[in-house]
Amino acid sequence: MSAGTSLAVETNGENESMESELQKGVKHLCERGITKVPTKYIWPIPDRPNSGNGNSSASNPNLKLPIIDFAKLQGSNRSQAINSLKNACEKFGFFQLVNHDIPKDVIESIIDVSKGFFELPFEERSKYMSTDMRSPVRYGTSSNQNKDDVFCWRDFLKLSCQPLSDVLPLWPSSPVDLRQAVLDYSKNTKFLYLMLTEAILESLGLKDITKKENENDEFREFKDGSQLIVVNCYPACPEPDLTLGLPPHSDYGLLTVLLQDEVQGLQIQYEGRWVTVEPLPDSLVVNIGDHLEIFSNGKYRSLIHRVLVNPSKSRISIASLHSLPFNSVVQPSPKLINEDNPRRYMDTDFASFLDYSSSSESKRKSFLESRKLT
Ligand SMILES: O=C(O)CCC(=O)C(=O)O
Ligand SMILES: [Fe+2]
Repeated sequence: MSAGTSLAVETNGENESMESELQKGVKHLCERGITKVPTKYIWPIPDRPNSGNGNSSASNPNLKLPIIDFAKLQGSNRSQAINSLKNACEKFGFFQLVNHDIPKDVIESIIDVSKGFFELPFEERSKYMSTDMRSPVRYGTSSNQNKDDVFCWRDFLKLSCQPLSDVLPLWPSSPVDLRQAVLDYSKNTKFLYLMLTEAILESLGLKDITKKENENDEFREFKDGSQLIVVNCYPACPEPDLTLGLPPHSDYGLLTVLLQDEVQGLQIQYEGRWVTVEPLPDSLVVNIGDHLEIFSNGKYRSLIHRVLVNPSKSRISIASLHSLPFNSVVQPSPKLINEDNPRRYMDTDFASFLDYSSSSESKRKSFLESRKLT
């Protein structure tokens, strides 16, 4: 198998260093017509998609994610639906959500503007490039292009959603309907998130904290938290067996609502095997993030997942990430701790996440693992 291109690429007759070309992202490289995966994207053999090594090897084609019917959660048989939700969160921390009620045109528009954004000339896209993790608008490539030893085969556009009046004028102005489409989609996913969070709290036996009359800080923080829309673009890859769209990770926040197009790529790690999350028409994928695993004192799982890339098809996904407010302390709910179920995680916050992400320990252990007591 071939192992990457030479160290330079032709640019208008001149040689530009490969390193600066790579910083411009995968879409740019593909537009330059590369036919091999550059060395920087080649993952060590044990981490590659079809590696036969250890626990992250064979895929399990027969396993399917649970399906949660959002309409049933709102209907007369809510308690049964809550029970299915509880099983899904305990066993997988991932489920497909059907009958979610987001209008078709809202979904179609967000997919269209996302594709449209990545079709723009690089000069236009690059106006939004930033490597500042706190910037409210961030176009970039890989996971953390300043620091990644090996790059992943994805470009992204990250749009913070609050405060809306401040951030909206900063969102890209082209394609022309991008702002409206993201606004509509973010409002719809925020509503879904709130409904799902109430249901999840109920499924944890914490219905009381969601009632208006007893509203306390615990639930207010769930409602007032941050929302980040992440548009992921995974261009078709000439050598998909050598690289990854996203390496194994868990999501940092409370809950992620993910819209994937019809191209498969997402896999979850379940009982030591990789399981593909099949794109299901008109559905959304929902997963528990690290905050919720910690809040539930480990009852609900923030599962490791990764993304594979495709030899002939480009893939788009849009993640709506919901987290506690930036300055909040994340901790197990006191109501879920007792003698039989002692506290399993230390307190944490966003600043410790950022510190951890840039530490050398983060290469050996996930952030969530680093927060576990014992
Ligand atoms: O593209 C996907 O299917 C998943 C994306 C993802 O895991 C993320 O944005 O955290
Ligand atoms: Fe993720």
